[in-house]
Amino acid sequence: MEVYKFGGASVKDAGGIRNITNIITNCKKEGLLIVISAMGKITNRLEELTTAYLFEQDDVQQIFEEIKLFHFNIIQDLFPDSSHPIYDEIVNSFVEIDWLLEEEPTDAPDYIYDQIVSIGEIVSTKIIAAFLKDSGCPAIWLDARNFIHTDNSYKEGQVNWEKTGQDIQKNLVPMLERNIGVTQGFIGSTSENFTTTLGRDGSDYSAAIFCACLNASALTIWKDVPGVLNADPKWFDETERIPQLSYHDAIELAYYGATIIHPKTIKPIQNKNIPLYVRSFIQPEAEGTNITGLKNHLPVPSFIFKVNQALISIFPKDFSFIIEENLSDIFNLFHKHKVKINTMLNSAISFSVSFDYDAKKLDALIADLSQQFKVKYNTGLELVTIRYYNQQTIDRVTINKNILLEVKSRNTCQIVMRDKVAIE
Ligand SMILES: Nc1ncnc2c1ncn2[C@@H]1O[C@H](COP(=O)(O)OP(=O)(O)O)[C@@H](O)[C@H]1O
Ligand SMILES: N[C@@H](CC(=O)OP(=O)(O)O)C(=O)O
Repeated sequence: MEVYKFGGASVKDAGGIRNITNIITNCKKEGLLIVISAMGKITNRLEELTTAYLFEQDDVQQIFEEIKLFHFNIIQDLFPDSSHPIYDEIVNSFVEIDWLLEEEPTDAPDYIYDQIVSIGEIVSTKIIAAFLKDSGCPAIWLDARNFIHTDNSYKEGQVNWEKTGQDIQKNLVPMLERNIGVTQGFIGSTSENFTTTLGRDGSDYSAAIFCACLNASALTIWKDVPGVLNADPKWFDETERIPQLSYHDAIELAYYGATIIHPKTIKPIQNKNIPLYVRSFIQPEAEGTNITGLKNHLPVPSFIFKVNQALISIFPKDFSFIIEENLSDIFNLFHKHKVKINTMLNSAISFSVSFDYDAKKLDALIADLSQQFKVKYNTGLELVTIRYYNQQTIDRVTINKNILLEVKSRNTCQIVMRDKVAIE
């Protein structure tokens, strides 16, 4: 049993779907489960639609029509016969959104979000399963919500591993014996059968859940890059592919923000010692990266950039020390406002934290912190994390930058900085 995961970038248009069909039909494995995300950037568009509906904006129908048109253009390209049953199937999937939009937005926003946004994965998998079948592949469409069970935390469903494992073993394993299963990433369902999502970019995590519960022999994540590189090629000109990576380094890179793999992906597969292969859907025959229980550490320094960072520094109002009690109050407020800390550093009378900038969260957090502490903040910053750093690598990334915060552990260095010109 093996699991493949294809993300939005691999199925952004009809050409992409033809390409992944070639990859799948060339491997022709029975006992293969394929986990697929929404096409291209459709999740972002469905988020826009949700916001427009919740705030009763005028452009609700226009956004919805554009989303439908995007999918129907792809269907027309893949299935020239307009009487193909896929046309009705997709119309029916979108009707679920139609019904919702007809009502006043009185339900909880996170619940509404999940019911709308999940349709991206439903339609992409229906289209791809139908195309695979027409291409002679023994594909069956499977509803991930019958297997991935979560609690009621909409937008951030927490997996019920016991129930998920039981259903996958009992119901999914037999289905994969003679078929190639096509299912959705990113979505699950509550015990009352309402759809949940697992958090943005959560399809890699879905693939890892399926893999662990199937006791699969491998997970392959197909990307638009040749494998895991030592930096995101969008930010760095010279990158190197890392042929072998340990679970430990992979989870550290993902945790610090390397968007190539969702951070929650590694634990389930590491726990079952399942290898994770990251390969290119553009050059499917190329080697990629193998992530395993290897003991060696990364052969080259790796860089992770995050832009749009906020940095806040928190001081007790009476010049007293930052002690455990203050820290616990501070952490509780970060937790309350759902602000995820990227870096932190404390001194005798200050505690500094960087995190992804979100205007609303920042204002609310500062308002709460200011009741007990003096707070200073900066926005528009960059955070670079270097795993296996040395002075040369630090110098390389800090040219023409002002450093606001630098935190070093034995293997990892994090620097919060901004362009020198920005303050002159
Ligand atoms: N260390 C890294 N190695 C390779 N790619 C990286 C790395 N860090 C970030 N990326 C980015 O991850 C992208 C692939 O992830 P993403 O677009 O989320 O794929 P998907 O559509 O499959 O979810 C690449 O295009 C690349 O810009
Ligand atoms: N479609 C979801 C889930 C996901 O993981 O997508 P992708 O594999 O394209 O990153 C999202 O964009 O958040």
